[in-house]
Amino acid sequence: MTKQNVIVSDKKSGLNMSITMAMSKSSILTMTAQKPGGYISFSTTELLKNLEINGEGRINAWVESMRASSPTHIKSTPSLADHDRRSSWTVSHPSALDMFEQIIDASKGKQIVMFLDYDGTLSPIVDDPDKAFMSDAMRQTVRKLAGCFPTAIVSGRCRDKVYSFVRLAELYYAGSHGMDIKGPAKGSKYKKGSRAVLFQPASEFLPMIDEVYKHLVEKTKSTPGAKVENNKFCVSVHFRRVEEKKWNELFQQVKSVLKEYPELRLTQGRKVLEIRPTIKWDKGKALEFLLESLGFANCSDVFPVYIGDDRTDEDAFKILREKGQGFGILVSKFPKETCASYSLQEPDEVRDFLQRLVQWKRPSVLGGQSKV
Ligand SMILES: O=P(O)(O)OC[C@H]1O[C@H](O[C@H]2O[C@H](CO)[C@@H](O)[C@H](O)[C@H]2O)[C@H](O)[C@@H](O)[C@@H]1O
Repeated sequence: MTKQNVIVSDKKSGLNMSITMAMSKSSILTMTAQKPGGYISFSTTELLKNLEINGEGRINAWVESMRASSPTHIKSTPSLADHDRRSSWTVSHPSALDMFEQIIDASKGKQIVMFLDYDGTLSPIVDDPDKAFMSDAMRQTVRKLAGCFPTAIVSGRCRDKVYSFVRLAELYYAGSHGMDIKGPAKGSKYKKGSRAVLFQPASEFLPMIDEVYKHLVEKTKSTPGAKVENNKFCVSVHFRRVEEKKWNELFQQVKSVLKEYPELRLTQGRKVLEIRPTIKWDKGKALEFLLESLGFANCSDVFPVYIGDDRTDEDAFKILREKGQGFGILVSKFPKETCASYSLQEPDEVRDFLQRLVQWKRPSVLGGQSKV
């Protein structure tokens, strides 16, 4: 049995949907959609009913998934089963802080390369996406980290926007879910050769994304709280501030716009619907591209560490797992199905972990000892 992210095309509505499916050799067995406590599953019959037969069901599957990822659905008093799941998850995905020594041991003799997601990893999740500021303390830590290891920010946001939050010129940035990659303006001390890195595999979609952004703004303005964000090569429709009873309406609005754009697909993040080109490019591909740009293609002496909190980060975790190189760290307070090896609960813990890496590499930088 394997888990696969697949794009399901719904001919009736013209929508392309990205769904995680558990597959046997011959057939699709279950479809899963993420929720804070893990994944909700749909059987094959339900899946087909939802996707091909019942128009109402198709929408319900999406809205159900939107609902399941809502913190209002987190139980205030966890059951014994929740507790057991949490314990077994922490065994399979231990804290990267607790496992620090083992992690460092595994990296011995290899070049560590750091990949950091932004929202929910370097900055806490907040209601207003324009106010997702990173703390000065986190900025300082990331600056020191970049002095020790090649470091890249990999975000769903537009590259300029994420740069305006991070404001560190020495980093690599991969915006728009990896579809807009740029190296440090002054070149990098880690990179062999002096050619600047700039890669935009979805540039032909720019006019279409602009157009769909305008349509979405117009279409969703009747839904209070909805916010459409232009991320250059992709668009986000936020529903964090939309009343739950309006989610169905919002989804219908988005769907009605997207049916005119079969070249775009719809995925879901943390209280956000994401619209992006159907090209085979994601954060995992961006990670591979960056490793290659840094001169680490097909190298066994590189140790990539990717830290992220979102479903879109799974593409990068999966690449690392498949390559058997480095590892992924999922930032989450709740058990989730993930290809990451370790976990951290929140951005504060991410900072602690990054600080420990700096301290290990350059004991003098943080005034500590070189002990692991
Ligand atoms: O890849 P990331 O850097 O994690 O970006 C993913 C999306 O992050 C932002 O939205 C999320 O954070 C917001 C601020 O905390 C929050 O309000 C929203 O509910 C989250 O989904 C960003 O605004 C999106 O454009 C990114 O795609």
